[in-house]
Amino acid sequence: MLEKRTGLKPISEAAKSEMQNKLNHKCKPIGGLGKLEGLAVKLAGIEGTVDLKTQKRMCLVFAADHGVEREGVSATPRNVTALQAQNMMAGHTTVAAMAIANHCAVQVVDIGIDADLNDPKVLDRKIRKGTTDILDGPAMTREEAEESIQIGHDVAQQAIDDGNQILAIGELGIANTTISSAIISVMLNEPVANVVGRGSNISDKRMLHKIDVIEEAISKWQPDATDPIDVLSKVGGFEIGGKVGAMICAAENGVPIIMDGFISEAALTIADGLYPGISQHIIASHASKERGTQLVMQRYDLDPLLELNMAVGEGSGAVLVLSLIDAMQSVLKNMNTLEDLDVFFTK
Ligand SMILES: O=C(O)c1ccc[n+]([C@@H]2O[C@H](COP(=O)([O-])O)[C@@H](O)[C@H]2O)c1
Ligand SMILES: Cc1cc2nc[nH]c2cc1C
Repeated sequence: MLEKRTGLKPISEAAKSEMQNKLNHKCKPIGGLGKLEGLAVKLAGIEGTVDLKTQKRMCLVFAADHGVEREGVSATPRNVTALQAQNMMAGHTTVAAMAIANHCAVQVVDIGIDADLNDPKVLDRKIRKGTTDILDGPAMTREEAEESIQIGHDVAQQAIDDGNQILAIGELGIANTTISSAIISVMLNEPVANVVGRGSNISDKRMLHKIDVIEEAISKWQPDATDPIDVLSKVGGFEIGGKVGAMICAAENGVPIIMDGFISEAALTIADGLYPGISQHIIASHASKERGTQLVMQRYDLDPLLELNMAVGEGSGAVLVLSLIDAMQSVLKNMNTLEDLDVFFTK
């Protein structure tokens, strides 16, 4: 299915320079809005216009469980994935609350939760009830890995067809920082200990165990970093495949997609393996507290907008960036130009 894709929409260098030029003429010091200028320029390049379309937005939250949770790698019980999926659609989780503040719709996609939710608000695209424990076998089959990407692609395409102009991606999945660390370690060829963090707040002892579990799984299944689907299937998760598909779909459509924390970083390594350069189409929202974040950002030349020491996931960091985008839309619409006020610089 991946071979049939048409390719990513090219980034418009003309729209990027036009946006930078527009910002340079606003009545403020040149470059005075710092990274916010880079944000507006990037959005223009992705959308191919300086008339940014950002009003209708949706956060897609891919939710799934992980067999490796049974190895005691998380501080949190497995049932929190299902619990929070429903709680989220009722409007009460971190991302749900922050999305309200940022005028953003939220859609939870059950791509592999280990429960029968029967909740009409949760989109049911379940592949199966959680992946295989990576100490017992590969997390999923190659076909399931491809299916997870296809589901993410389909859901994002539907959101775009429904008129959403900007997407944010989040996730729910107890133990998915273990899985994300495994993917990042393999894709970046970094020692496991350099990327593993405390996830949902584990002790030193559990963190050492988490590293051992990941190292054992990698040594057992030998995921091939030159074949991203192989890595996703052997040490991945359904929600990570969903994020990969959503990233690819957004980039094909010229729709900006805002990534969230560590789990999005793992998805990015897979998406970039499939489509080198895809990070140019993706907005990095915040620097997750997880250890490997800096390594991923450096590798893909990304500079997260926010540094808030957050470790919630769900898309919470991604939706916060919408407020920065709204601020830049207001700058573009309401600010005077230097010419309006006859201000001329002499450097
Ligand atoms: O997004 C992040 O950077 C992030 C960092 C730590 C934890 N999380 C969230 O917490 C859960 C995973 O933590 P853990 O310890 O169970 O691997 C999962 O539901 C994530 O959404 C998310
Ligand atoms: C309570 C809780 C909420 C979450 N949301 C996403 N991951 C989570 C992990 C925990 C522990």
